[in-house]
Amino acid sequence: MKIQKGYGCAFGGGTIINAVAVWKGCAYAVDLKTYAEVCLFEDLSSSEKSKQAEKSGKIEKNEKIEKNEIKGRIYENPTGNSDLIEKCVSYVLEEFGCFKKASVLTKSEIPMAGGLKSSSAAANASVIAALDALGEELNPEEIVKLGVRAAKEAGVTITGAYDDACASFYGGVAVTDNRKQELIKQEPFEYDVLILNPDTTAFSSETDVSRSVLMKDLVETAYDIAL
Ligand SMILES: Nc1ncnc2c1ncn2[C@@H]1O[C@H](COP(=O)(O)OP(=O)(O)OP(=O)(O)O)[C@@H](O)[C@H]1O
Ligand SMILES: O=C(O)C1=C[C@@H](O)[C@@H](O)[C@H](O)C1
Repeated sequence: MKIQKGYGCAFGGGTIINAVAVWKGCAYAVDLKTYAEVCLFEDLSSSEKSKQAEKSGKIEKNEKIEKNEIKGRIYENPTGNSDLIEKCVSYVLEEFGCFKKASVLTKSEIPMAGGLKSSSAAANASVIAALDALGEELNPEEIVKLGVRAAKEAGVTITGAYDDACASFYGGVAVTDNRKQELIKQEPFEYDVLILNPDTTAFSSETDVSRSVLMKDLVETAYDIAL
C-alpha cells in the first residue's frame, strides 16, 4: 500500500485578552510546540467509486461523495478526544477533492486544556501536516481558518478562538476580531516567560459565557489599549 506522509508544527500560547465576552481578543505565542504527522493511505476502493460516479454523471468533479476516514491519536493522551485533528485533516482533503483513509498523530510539549492554546496548536499543526502529505499549499489565512472551522465543529471553542489560532500560527502577538475572523494587528513579542502550570484542566468549551460577559466593559477597554 502506498503511504504519503506529511509533517506540521505550531506554537502554543497565552491569553492577553480573552475573546469570550466581546468576541475580540489578543493572544501571544510561546515557544512550546505541537507536532503532527499525517499519513494518507491509498484507498483504491473509494477513488474507484468516485471515478465511476463521475463517469456516470451523477456527481460534479470535486463534489463530496463520502466521508474521509480519518483516525486521530494524541501521543500523550491516547484516550483524549481526537475529533479536532481528524476534522482538520478531513477538511484539507475535502478542499482538494481527495477521498482517502488517513491517520493523524500529534505529539505536544503543551499541556492539554491548560490555557496554553493546545487546541490551536494541534489544529494548525494538523492542517499543515495534511497539506504536506498531499503536496499542496494554502495561504496562511486559509490554513488558520480551516483549523478554526474544525475547532468550531469539534465544539472545543466558544468564539472560534481566531486570536489563539493566529498567535499559534504566526508567532508574536495577535489582536483579532473573532466574529469577522480578521487579524487586526500582529507584532513580534520577544520575552522570557515563566509558566505556572497547575495539574488541572479547564476546557474552553465549558466556559461560563454569561459570567465572562459581565466583564465586557473592562474587556473593551483592554482591547482599545491593545490596538
Ligand atoms: N495535542 C493535541 N492533539 C489533539 N487534540 C488536542 C491536542 N491538544 C488539545 N486538543 C484538543 O483540544 C481540546 C482542548 O481545547 P481547549 O481549548 O479546551 O484547550 P486549550 O486550547 O489548551 O485551552 P485555551 O484555549 O484556554 O488555551 C481537547 O479536548 C482536544 O480535543
Ligand atoms: O473558545 C474561545 O473562543 C476562546 C477561548 C480562550 O482561549 C480565549 O483566550 C480566546 O480568546 C477565545
